[in-house]
Amino acid sequence: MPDLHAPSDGLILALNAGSSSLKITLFKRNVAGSSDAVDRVVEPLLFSNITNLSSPPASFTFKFASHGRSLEVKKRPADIVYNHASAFAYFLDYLDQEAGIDRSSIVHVCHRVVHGGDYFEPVLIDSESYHHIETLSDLAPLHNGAALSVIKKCIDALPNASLIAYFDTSFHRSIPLHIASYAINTTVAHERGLKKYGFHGLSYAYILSAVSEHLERPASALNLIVMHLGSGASVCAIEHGASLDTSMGLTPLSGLPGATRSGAVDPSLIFHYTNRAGRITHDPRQTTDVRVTQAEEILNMQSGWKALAGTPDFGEVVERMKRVAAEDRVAAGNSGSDLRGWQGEEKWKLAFDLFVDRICGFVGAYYVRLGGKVDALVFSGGIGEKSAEVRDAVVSAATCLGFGLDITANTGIRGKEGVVFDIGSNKYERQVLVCRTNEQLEMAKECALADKFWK
Ligand SMILES: Nc1ncnc2c1ncn2[C@@H]1O[C@H](COP(=O)(O)OP(=O)(O)O)[C@@H](O)[C@H]1O
Ligand SMILES: CC(=O)OP(=O)(O)O
Ligand SMILES: [Mg+2]
Repeated sequence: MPDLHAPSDGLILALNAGSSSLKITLFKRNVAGSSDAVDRVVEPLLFSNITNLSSPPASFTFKFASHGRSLEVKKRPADIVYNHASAFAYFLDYLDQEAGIDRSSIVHVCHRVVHGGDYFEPVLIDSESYHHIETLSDLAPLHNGAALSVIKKCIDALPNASLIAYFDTSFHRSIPLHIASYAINTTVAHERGLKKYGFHGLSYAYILSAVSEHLERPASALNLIVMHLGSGASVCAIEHGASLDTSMGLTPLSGLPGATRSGAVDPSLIFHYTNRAGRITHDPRQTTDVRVTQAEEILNMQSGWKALAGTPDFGEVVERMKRVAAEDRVAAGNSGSDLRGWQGEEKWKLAFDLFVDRICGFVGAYYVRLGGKVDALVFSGGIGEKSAEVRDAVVSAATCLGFGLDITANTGIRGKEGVVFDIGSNKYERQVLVCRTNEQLEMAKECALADKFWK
């Protein structure tokens, strides 16, 4: 059991309800003044990840952070974990029964809430803010309802803790009006809040500070193109340390495709796809009432890799594509191991090439947006952090912009400890980095530093 008796103001539980996962970290807040480094204001005690929520059976992992503790549990709780609420209930049971941790020592619970609308600051969850998040659920059908279902469980299971919502949208409040606006009737747009909000903001905030520390330059001096490539994927142009543009929009559907999301399509496509586009349906995975149209369900839940390749798991897309390529090479009498010569027009390759194409479109556009002044191209998110193949393909396409890979560094980061890694070739002028993002840590740091939550 971790040292819960070390000097601390209390424990912070950070919960990240992503579209395919629930990521959980329990932190200890170090006593004020015990350290002047912002990074040490909190210290992780344990991690738990429940993944594959969009493609059951789910996987559960649990491990203590301390090096002295070797406990790492992996399970496939097939029947009892099928959405975010049941995933959280499973975690709590595990915490009580197997890990022997007293839940009453948790004083704050930080919830990642993807859509915050016009809420930019973290808020304590009360009936007003709960209702605000609920009204935005239709604009983030894979996320807000899932976060609310976890919040509901917390209200019952951790009655003495205060619950705080942290919004993905906050980071993007700096996007200028002409970039955030759609070319539609401005009165309707204003009345209904129809504009680009942008998402993955907690991740971008974390990456910005991690890269700033790595490059030893203030965040406000940095221009970056950051790719958060996970079950949901987006790109962000950061200018002087602030979001200038991002690929997601009013909802997390726009921009890049994802595990079950189409990404940007011609808006008229949906009326040619189905003549029931406007009919209301319900998101079957939610325990709260999220109302979406059939069009939204098709584009959010039945598209992306799942539609193109039959699996929402991009790791499987890459593996299957490489296997087909290897078989093709053998058939052609070529046993070379150069992965750049992929053959075979299989569905895996289509999904991979399509993703790389869309990413490159944003990299090119944001390079121009930033006037060519780009300090680094940064990969993150489950795919960005783990797929050397995606990084290789994107950076190869961006050679004309002055980016190049160190092939050994690109494949060598797997299993290495650390947060930010240089994978760029020194033959090219610009930096290419991988950053292991950490939305839970971003929330916990913010929480620990906000005096108003500790009075
Ligand atoms: N080695 C890998 N190569 C490519 N993709 C991977 C690899 N490992 C995991 N992934 C993908 O990462 C995605 C999950 O990313 P993550 O950012 O953790 O998701 P979430 O959006 O739920 O937070 C999944 O689609 C998974 O398939
Ligand atoms: C906003 C979003 O798509 O988040 P995630 O990638 O965690 O699903
Ligand atoms: Mg995520």
